Amino acid sequence: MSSVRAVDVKEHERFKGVYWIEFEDGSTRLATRNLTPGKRVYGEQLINLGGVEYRVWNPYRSKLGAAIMNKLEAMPISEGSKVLYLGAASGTTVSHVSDIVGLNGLIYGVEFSPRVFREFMQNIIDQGRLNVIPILADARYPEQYISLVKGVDVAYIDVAQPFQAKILADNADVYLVKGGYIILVIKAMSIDVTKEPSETFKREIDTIKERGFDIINMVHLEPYDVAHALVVGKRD
Ligand SMILES: C[S@@+](CC[C@H](N)C(=O)[O-])C[C@H]1O[C@@H](n2cnc3c(N)ncnc32)[C@H](O)[C@@H]1O
Repeated sequence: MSSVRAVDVKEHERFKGVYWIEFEDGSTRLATRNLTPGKRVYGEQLINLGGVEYRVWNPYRSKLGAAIMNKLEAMPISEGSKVLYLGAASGTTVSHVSDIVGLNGLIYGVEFSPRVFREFMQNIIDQGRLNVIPILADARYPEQYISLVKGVDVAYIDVAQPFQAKILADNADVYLVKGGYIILVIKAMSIDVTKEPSETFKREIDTIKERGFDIINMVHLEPYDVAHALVVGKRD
């Protein structure tokens, strides 16, 4: 944890609800405004400036954070967004998305490992994050949560499994509103260790295009995550 004093905060040039904290040594860090002041999620630094508490967003722990650090141009999650998040794990990235969408937004966080889900659920309860609905289910079978999830503006996937693009498109077919966005995290090594990352990225992107999405933006996540990319798509 840094002992250098935070001196200023500025909203991100493109993304509402995402901030740059400036420190007295001239360094800057990404952050979101803490929806549940006083509560940490993954040991991140809490910063108070002007009577507001921010949580530093660690790009080594969150691929969406890494993508923003790597100059992502389009980030369709903002205040009030409804998000279907597949592969919630214990809720690290979900917590920053929860800060961004605020209490007018909602996140359906799907996780299929019962052990990890328990941790996710406990974190959400301990922090009192009222805009997150944890769902224990397998994202490969979107109909498993049809009674819980309503139309969403953004479908996000980070399950680090083969056929992620297909799983995401299958969920989008059921839950994404017309004109909605997808965010696909591609972990090349998890999908096929025998192929070069670029080949895997191309295959996953081709799947997304075949399913009717336009690619809006793609960024690689080095140095925060090796052989990872994050893709934003849209379907009208
Ligand atoms: C790389 S981690 C996600 C990290 C998380 N997105 C973050 O940034 O905080 C992948 C997670 O997806 C979960 N997962 C894998 N396959 C899944 C599936 N078919 N349905 C739901 N969750 C799945 C794993 O149990 C694991 O917790």
